[in-house]
Amino acid sequence: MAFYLLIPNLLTVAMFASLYLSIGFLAAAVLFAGIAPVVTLRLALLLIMTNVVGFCALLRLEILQRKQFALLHEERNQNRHLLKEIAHRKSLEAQLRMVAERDALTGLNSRSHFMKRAEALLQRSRLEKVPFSLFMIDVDHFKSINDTWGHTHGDWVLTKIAEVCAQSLRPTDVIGRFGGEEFVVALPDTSPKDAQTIAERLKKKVAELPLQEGMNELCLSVTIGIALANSEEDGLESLITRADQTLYVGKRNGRNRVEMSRDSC
Ligand SMILES: Nc1nc2c(ncn2[C@@H]2O[C@H](COP(=O)(O)OP(=O)(O)OP(=O)(O)O)[C@@H](O)[C@H]2O)c(=O)[nH]1
Repeated sequence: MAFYLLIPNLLTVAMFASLYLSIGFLAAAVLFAGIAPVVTLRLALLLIMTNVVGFCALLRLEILQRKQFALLHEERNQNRHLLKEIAHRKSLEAQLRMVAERDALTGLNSRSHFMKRAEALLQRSRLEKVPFSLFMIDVDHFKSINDTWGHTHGDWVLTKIAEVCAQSLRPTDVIGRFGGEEFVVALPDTSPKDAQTIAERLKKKVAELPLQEGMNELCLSVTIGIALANSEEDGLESLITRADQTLYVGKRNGRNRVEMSRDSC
């Protein structure tokens, strides 16, 4: 019986060892102790019984261990599967966020994401009582760029202008593609004078952009309308409207210009 307990994982080994010892013990008892046949029979029955009990107990233990191992194996597989599923969902979430927050062509903030970020910046500027400027930037004669060189070149121009904006503005400024060939920039902690300087620099950089082959005749330019948040009631929407109106003043005044909203001066 002790073998079944001492060698719990090797049923056949334990069984043979126990049987060998029981038979040896019985033979030794008969040969050297000269016990009576009835006692021998009783001893044999006792040994058989202990062997059967030990064998059954160990068999059951082994079956339980196998089941436990199978369950553990299944659990590990499920965990692995779950981890894969979590990683997949995370990547899907990131992709969805990317689609919702980024403009597919330029990689800038989408209009809705820009509004969210700019609103937060505007609130913060108000709390900190610092000036807040907003640019509306529109590519001049963009329709004729598309018509002359095709939409692929038009798209390329938009991408390059987005790059210029991202490179020449501060990391704290938020740039978005407002739609079509129109961009919007929120500039926290920027006075009207600084805004004018930054916009002029941006306009100049766009004009200096190296163009694709065959586009040499193109004079690429943008018109920029600037509005400054000047009162507690001035929300982001009305600020955008003012910047947009100012932009169209610039368009009427001949394009390729920076125009400052009159109530921002
Ligand atoms: N290639 C390309 N063109 C676009 C995209 N979105 C809008 N457009 C085009 O941009 C052009 C905008 O034209 P308009 O609104 O007339 O403006 P414009 O020709 O730039 O004229 P002004 O703004 O007055 O200087 C339209 O022809 C649109 O089809 C885009 O993602 N890619």
